[in-house]
Amino acid sequence: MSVSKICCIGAGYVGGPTMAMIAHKCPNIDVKVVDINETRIAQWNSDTLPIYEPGLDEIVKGCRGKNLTFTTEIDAAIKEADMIFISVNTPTKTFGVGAGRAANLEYVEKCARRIAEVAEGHKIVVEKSTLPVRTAEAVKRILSNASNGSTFDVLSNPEFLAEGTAIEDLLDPDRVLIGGERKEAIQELVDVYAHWVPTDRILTTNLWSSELSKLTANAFLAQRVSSINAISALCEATEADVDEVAAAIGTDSRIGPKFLKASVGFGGSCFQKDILNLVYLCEYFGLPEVAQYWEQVVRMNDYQKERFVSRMVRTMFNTVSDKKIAIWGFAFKKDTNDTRESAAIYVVRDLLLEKARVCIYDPQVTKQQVIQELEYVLSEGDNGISPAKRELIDNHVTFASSCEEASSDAHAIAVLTEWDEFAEVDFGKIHDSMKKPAFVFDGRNRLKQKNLVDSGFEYHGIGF
Ligand SMILES: NC(=O)C1=CN([C@@H]2O[C@H](COP(=O)(O)OP(=O)(O)OC[C@H]3O[C@@H](n4cnc5c(N)ncnc54)[C@H](O)[C@@H]3O)[C@@H](O)[C@H]2O)C=CC1
Ligand SMILES: O=C(O)[C@H]1O[C@H](OP(=O)(O)OP(=O)(O)OC[C@H]2O[C@@H](n3ccc(=O)[nH]c3=O)[C@H](O)[C@@H]2O)[C@H](O)[C@@H](O)[C@@H]1O
Repeated sequence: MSVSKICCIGAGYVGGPTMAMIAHKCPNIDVKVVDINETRIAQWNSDTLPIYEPGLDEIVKGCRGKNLTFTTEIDAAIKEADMIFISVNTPTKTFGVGAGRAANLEYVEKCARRIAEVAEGHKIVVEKSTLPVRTAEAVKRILSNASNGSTFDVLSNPEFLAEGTAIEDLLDPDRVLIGGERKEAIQELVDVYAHWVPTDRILTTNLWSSELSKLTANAFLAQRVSSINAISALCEATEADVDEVAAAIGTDSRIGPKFLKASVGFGGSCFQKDILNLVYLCEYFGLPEVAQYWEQVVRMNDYQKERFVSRMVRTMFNTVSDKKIAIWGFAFKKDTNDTRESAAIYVVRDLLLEKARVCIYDPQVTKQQVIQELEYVLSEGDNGISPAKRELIDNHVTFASSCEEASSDAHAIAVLTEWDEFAEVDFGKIHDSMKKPAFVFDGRNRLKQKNLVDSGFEYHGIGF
């Protein structure tokens, strides 16, 4: 039997692009992406998709209405599918046992219960969400109580795409990982990917290795960023240059050149949450030394963000109060509109607490999204946001529609996302429009220091 109908529960940053790619590469498979969020489904069915991702529009618009459907009719899609992906969010728990560390598995469990309730016949259930190792055990137990006597295989197929390059990553993945128990079920999923991925890049393992490999991959990637960021602090104290150090060590083929870009700190919805989840798991399994080892990666990242703001304040004569600061970029990396856990949130928060006035420009992030992030980060638990903090958002945050507009009359520019367009502006003109001395704090080391210094700026990058 080969798969002819797929249902994916969760139309987010992973469910949307991955299912669009399967529909694009497998014209004989009917793919339905379902979600409880009506607005999100309406956006997937509109001209403006809910996610900005280079190349995504073409693929979605090419398959939509043919073999790719976005719908809120969850039960019907579960019933007719041979294979059901669970691709819902697994955020860090904010309450109860494991708060601040453990993954909140509420949404995954609800999906498993829904499948158990409405499925008929045999289904292959695929964990696409990032999950703690041994989650499949719980999923299998829930499914074993199915209302209609249905039977199930459970597979783990974690996703490794990065935002901003999702389509490239899906088209040409380093590997596809499939964990499972029954060979025939694993093969069904291998056959789907084999439509476009060379079979030697489709790895199969047991369920638990697959679940744990995803958390481990993210932990290793984040660890590289924290490692180079730790060295960036030492570079600033010693006149070494972190980009030179990264290039020098990256030529060692055992280390490799990728993921060694020092920055204001890593962001995104997953690195921090997945490492904290790993830390929680290690503690749960009685391995406190291992937990502490990984926790340090997140601590170093927090330190990097704090250090960036302290350096700004110190350099600007120990006060930024009432000074206008242009914020270039709010997304957690370029080529995405995603702001989840973006370093910019914390940098802007700390600048606001120093009473600076910030003017934000990001080519893809909406004003409403920035305000939501700031309200959340400035809130005090269940008490919400205090009048003093509300005043900071209302009176100290403005928005611009270009780098030039954000920087006009500003004391400093803080570059927080590496958008390509930031390197292409007329720095001479921008310098002329700013207060002097005009500072640039480049949290991404993407602007050319020499050009900026030639234009009259006082330039401060990361790690030199
Ligand atoms: N964002 C990324 O680049 C990557 C994320 N992941 C993992 O993939 C998973 C999904 O992440 P994102 O797509 O970013 O999340 P997301 O928050 O963008 O999307 C999740 C969607 O699931 C929906 N949902 C939640 N409960 C539901 C239910 N019971 N029934 C139907 N729909 C439901 C939500 O409404 C939401 O639209 C997470 O576990 C994440 O760790 C893995 C690789 C990359
Ligand atoms: O599980 C996930 O969600 C995904 O997490 C990351 O992807 P993503 O967070 O989208 O983007 P990355 O390119 O990994 O960047 C993460 C953060 O690290 C920062 N970073 C990255 C690389 C680097 O050298 N320096 C650096 O500061 C980026 O600016 C960004 O803020 C992983 O790269 C994906 O493989 C994984 O699937």
